[in-house]
Amino acid sequence: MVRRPRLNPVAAAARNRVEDALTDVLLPAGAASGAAPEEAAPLVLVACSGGPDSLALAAAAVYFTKGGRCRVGAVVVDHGLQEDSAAVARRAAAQLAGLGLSPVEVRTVEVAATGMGPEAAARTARYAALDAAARESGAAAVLLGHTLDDQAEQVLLGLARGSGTRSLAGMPARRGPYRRPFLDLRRADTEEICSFYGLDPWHDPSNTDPAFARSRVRTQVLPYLEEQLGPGVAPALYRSARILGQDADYLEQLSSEAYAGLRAEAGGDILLPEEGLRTLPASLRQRVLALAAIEVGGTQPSFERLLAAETLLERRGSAGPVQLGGRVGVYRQVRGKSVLPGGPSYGNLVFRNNRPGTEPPSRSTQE
Ligand SMILES: Nc1ncnc2c1ncn2[C@@H]1O[C@H](COP(=O)(O)OP(=O)(O)OP(=O)(O)O)[C@@H](O)[C@H]1O
Repeated sequence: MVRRPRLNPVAAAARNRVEDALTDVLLPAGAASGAAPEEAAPLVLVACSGGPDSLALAAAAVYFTKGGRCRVGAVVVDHGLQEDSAAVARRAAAQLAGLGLSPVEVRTVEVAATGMGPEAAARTARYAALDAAARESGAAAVLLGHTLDDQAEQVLLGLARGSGTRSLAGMPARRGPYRRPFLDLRRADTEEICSFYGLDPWHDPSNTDPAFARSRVRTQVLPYLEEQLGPGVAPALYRSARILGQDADYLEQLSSEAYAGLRAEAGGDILLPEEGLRTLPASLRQRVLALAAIEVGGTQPSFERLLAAETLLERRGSAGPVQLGGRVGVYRQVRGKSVLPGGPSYGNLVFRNNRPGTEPPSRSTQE
């Protein structure tokens, strides 16, 4: 009797992660065998750099083409930032085709020289290419190879910037067509999976280039923390991200509901009655203020700008504007007065996009 080689336990765990991430996409085992035409199976794309994480992901995902549960293709984005990038992309594509992924496509992108820095510009160009590939192929899901170590790095970088709950929650396991099945696997696991399948991953030199903050976190900060505090630091950061992610989801849901209950529109402005705002806890109030700023066309205001906007609630007369970014200002506008002599006035916070040609709220409403 021929004994089949046993599946490496880490490779088996990787397969399980992919199956969990694709439960809504995969056809039931056996359902598609025989009669169903191959095209009926949903297409899953693996976004693959040729690095160990996404190559291991491709190896785990391709298993689910068995029995026609899905088709698995890949997109390799060539950012053209390194001299040998075209050769790296070709080599990745060849390994993916060798694993049985089909179709395998290399997309070459132009990384725009903007003020956002080379890493961020490359990321923007990469996701634009992945979005287009998913749209054009009708893919049901796009898999990304981020690991627990990537998540821990993301959380540390967020802490170093003084970020709030949403940002410290790190990368989501799922957003739109994107899924990250390996978020609870270690980078060492993906290396092991690659050697199990005989793959030869590319090691991106920019991952260890000390010019990038992320590289310094990866090569110096996290190893130092693990040496000083114990090897559980990265899993602990990943755990914090999950806890904060749940909290962020809940707070965002509550603040959307509170916002819907408070908001009114007048001539392109958004009005929020201050009595309603005052009764909200700060964490909801600041989110509600941010939602109003975004609805009139602004960007997410910083924590400091939101604190400044909240001070308008302590004022008695008309006040403002407090600038919230993206040309959006917020004013306090008096709406009415207490019948008691010397009693408080009631007001609205008015959010206005100060596009050229628009005026601040009329002075006639001021006390
Ligand atoms: N050039 C690329 N083409 C396609 N997908 C990419 C590319 N670069 C990154 N990705 C996707 O984004 C994920 C995260 O990439 P990043 O470079 O941040 O991390 P990494 O840990 O070095 O991953 P990898 O080992 O797969 O290179 C990758 O696992 C892959 O799914």
